[in-house]
Amino acid sequence: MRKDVTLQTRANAVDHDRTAAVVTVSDRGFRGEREDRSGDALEARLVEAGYQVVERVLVPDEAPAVSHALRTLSDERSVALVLTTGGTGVAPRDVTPEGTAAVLEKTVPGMAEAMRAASLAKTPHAMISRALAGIRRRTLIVNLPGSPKGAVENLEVILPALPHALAKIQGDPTECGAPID
Ligand SMILES: Nc1nc2c(c(=O)[nH]1)N[C@H]1C(S)=C(S)[C@@H](COP(=O)(O)OP(=O)(O)OC[C@H]3O[C@@H](n4cnc5c(N)ncnc54)[C@H](O)[C@@H]3O)O[C@H]1N2
Ligand SMILES: O=P(O)(O)OP(=O)(O)O
Repeated sequence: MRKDVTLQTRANAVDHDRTAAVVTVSDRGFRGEREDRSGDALEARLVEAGYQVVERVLVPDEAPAVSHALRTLSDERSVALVLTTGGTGVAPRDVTPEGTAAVLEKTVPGMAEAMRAASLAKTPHAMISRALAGIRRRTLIVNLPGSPKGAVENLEVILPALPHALAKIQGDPTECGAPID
């Protein structure tokens, strides 16, 4: 993985609706002072769930770096799902939501609300995650917390809704409420 915002393509032949990328936002990780266990855990869980992880990116806690990575993954790589991990809290350098908000065209507040609600049953610290979820072009972008455990716990909450959400974002015209014969 490159430790900058220049993205490296891992695969070209892809199933569009199931492509995913993981953006780790961490100063220590970027400086090489900590192994990216959160990115690794998210990639493993995504693969297990049937997603093709085509990009891994590591950026420092800087809003412009977060925005640049998200724009590139959406506009140039057309990745269907981008998960960020880290920098969602209230520490001075936690700016992932700001870097994300700058590139979102639509918000999907229900996803962030669902993650926080489920996480509150595990830890009161869940209420200080400022994570956002939203859409840029045909890409769903979701912020997850930084710890490996917190990141995967939050991903578990949204996994059941992802296939339908991604299909709709990609333009699936079928009616959600159509009767099944
Ligand atoms: N379902 C859960 N939700 C939340 C949890 C949780 O455990 N389960 N944790 C809550 C906490 S605590 C906070 S604070 C907020 C916001 O978290 P952040 O997004 O700001 O997380 P960071 O400060 O960036 O990281 C926290 C902590 O995690 C370790 N870390 C971070 N990045 C990595 C990495 N790439 N690899 C390994 N470990 C990493 C490190 O110890 C950091 O200090 O979220 C709540 N939600
Ligand atoms: O080095 P980071 O950015 O992962 O920060 P922290 O460990 O303080 O959350």
